[in-house]
Amino acid sequence: MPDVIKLQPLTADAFAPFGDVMEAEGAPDKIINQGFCGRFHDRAKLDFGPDGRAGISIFKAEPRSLPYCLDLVERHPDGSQAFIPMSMDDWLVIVAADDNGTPADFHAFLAAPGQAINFHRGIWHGVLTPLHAPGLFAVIDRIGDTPNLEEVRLDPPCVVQI
Ligand SMILES: NC(=O)N[C@@H](O)C(=O)O
Ligand code: NI
Repeated sequence: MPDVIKLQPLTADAFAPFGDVMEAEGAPDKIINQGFCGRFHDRAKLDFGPDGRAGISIFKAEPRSLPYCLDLVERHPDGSQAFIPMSMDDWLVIVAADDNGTPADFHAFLAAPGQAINFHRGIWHGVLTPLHAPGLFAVIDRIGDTPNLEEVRLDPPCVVQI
């Protein structure tokens, strides 16, 4: 019987052990552009290591559906990775703690429209998982000479559901 991971709402507090949640909620940190813009300033801990550099990529990912079969998790040992949706749709964020190099204690979050995340370095996570087309995201992560990718296949897979 596969393990079931129950979806929970994405909040900064719940996600704090794994990374940052970025969203335009509450009062902005700064009002700029002659008062026409609120700046929610410096909301993520970016980390590209001593030998890497920041890169911005655009991901166009196939939408998935619930219940979601999670059969692969990965992590980036050399840097952080931010997912910033380019559409106002909800989407899935899946993370796990590390137990001596093995992902354990999975958490699945339903990101609300407008919520973005930044995985901290080395955090086990599911790959980018939109729930609606077109699945367009800006991704800010480390560009460097190392593979910066560890993958683990889950056998049996887990099931993410409401
Ligand atoms: N591999 C890649 O560029 N993307 C993954 O890291 C991911 O988390 O989706
Ligand atoms: Ni990743």
